[in-house]
Amino acid sequence: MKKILVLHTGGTIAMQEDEHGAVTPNLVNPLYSTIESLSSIASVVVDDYLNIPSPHMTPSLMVELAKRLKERVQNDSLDGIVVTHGTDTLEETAYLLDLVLNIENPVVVTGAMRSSNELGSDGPHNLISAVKTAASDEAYGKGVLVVLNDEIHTAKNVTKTHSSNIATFQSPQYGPIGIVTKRGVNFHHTLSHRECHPVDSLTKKVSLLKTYAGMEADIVDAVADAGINGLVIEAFGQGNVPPAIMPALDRLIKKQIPVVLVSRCYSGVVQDTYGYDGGGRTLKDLGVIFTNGLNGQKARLKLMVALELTTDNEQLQQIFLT
Ligand SMILES: NC(=O)C[C@H](N)C(=O)O
Repeated sequence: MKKILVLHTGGTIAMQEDEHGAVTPNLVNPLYSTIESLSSIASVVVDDYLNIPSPHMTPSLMVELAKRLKERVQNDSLDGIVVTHGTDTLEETAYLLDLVLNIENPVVVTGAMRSSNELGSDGPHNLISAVKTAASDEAYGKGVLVVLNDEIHTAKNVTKTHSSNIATFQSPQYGPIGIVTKRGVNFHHTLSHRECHPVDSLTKKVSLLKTYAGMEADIVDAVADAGINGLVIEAFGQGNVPPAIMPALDRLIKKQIPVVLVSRCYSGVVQDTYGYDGGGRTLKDLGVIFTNGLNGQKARLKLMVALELTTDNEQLQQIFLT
């Protein structure tokens, strides 16, 4: 039987609703009864590591979590890991773990949209599905996976798409790479490329700004004055920005502060298609770094990781090609 670590970090999956309808953290993790029912699937060990709402999660905590998981895999001869997490920043933690953890064992992140005592609570079912996935041979070497609502997604492509629906986690453009059924786990896709940068701290400050019609330069200047080491811009469409912010972006790049471009669209990649002022081609000419389908919050984490390795714009561009 496989040995699986279930490590809790908090989130709605560990919360309950009070008599006034407020959902708050519990002192005792409500998943304990579910853990007992897992004995037919795996030999489960539990680590009550954190109990925080996921809006309280930070990149530093994510890196510490990665270290903890690595230690536990090395010392406890684990076959796989399940991390329970709040859904608001789940995709960020899953992606950061995917970027920095150089282990082949399955790591599966799960959570819930309804707290433990709400009707139709999805936490126990998601936990069972996550443990089934972490205990499956096929999950080896697939990087960090996100399992909720009977679907298996890659950390790289998954995103939270609905504020309350239990089918919130989707991989726009790509879909899930597998499903969890009553009988087991079926994978139907694999990622064509996995990348790993095993940094053990994140020391750089990277901000994320979303473009909007009529955006002015002062917001970019204000962020630049806040002592950032890098900036991610969520651009329009294929990667275009309002012309008013071009001089501000140029100033950042001239100061060796990298600017990374993602699209504010739900699907698709950014490209140097448009040659008008603020268009992708003019951004490329400035030295802006283009991404390949990452969303803003993940590109920000990737830039934080990449800046631990290099500040050279060409090398950063290479890192963002994948
Ligand atoms: N469904 C959830 O887990 C949302 C919650 N606010 C959290 O991320 O901690």
